[in-house]
Amino acid sequence: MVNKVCTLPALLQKVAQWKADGQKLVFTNGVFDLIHTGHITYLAQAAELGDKLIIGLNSDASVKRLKGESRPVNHQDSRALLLSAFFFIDAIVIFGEDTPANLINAIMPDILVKGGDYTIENIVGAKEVMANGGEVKTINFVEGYSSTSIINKIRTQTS
Ligand SMILES: Nc1ncnc2c1ncn2[C@@H]1O[C@H](COP(=O)(O)OP(=O)(O)OP(=O)(O)O)[C@@H](O)[C@H]1O
Ligand SMILES: O=P(O)(O)O[C@@H]1O[C@H]([C@H](O)CO)[C@@H](O)[C@H](O)[C@@H]1O
Repeated sequence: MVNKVCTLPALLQKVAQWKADGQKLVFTNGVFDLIHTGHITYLAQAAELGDKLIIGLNSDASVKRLKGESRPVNHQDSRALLLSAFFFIDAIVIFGEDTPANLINAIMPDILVKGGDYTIENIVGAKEVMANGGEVKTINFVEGYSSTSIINKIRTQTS
């Protein structure tokens, strides 16, 4: 299987080549702890918006700061491997900050995407991408699906 999980320098080399080839780059980011229907539905739609789909994946340390010490359930390498198995994802890069602001500025995608649980106003990097002539989109939220709800359902059913 092609190794889609890149260091930032390696990803930026791919990005430069893709841009030189006129490819439309779509970027999204997240924790993707327990992959579910909502993730796949939105990621597949995000991929349709351009030629290459790049995922910024929160490191384990970043997730712990964002979602608490008990998270993530799946460590970063496992989360990255699962995402790389989807044909419509072209590259994954792990970032350790609280937000992907620096990553987005380095990649500067044509399209920045998040799920419908976000509004354009609260998407990190939206202003910068739009100032660069890019687009920012949200994709319909699939109700009833979240990693947290899966964890809670397991806890309830096994307690
Ligand atoms: N049900 C859903 N439908 C569409 N997009 C979703 C859904 N759940 C999450 N997303 C999107 O997936 C990306 C990753 O989100 P995240 O990993 O936080 O998912 P989550 O299920 O909400 O996790 P958690 O419950 O741990 O917060 C984000 O861009 C988010 O907008
Ligand atoms: O999986 P999540 O919680 O949707 O991902 C977070 O998204 C934040 C978002 O980009 C804010 O607009 C980001 O700041 C955070 O680091 C997580 O990736």
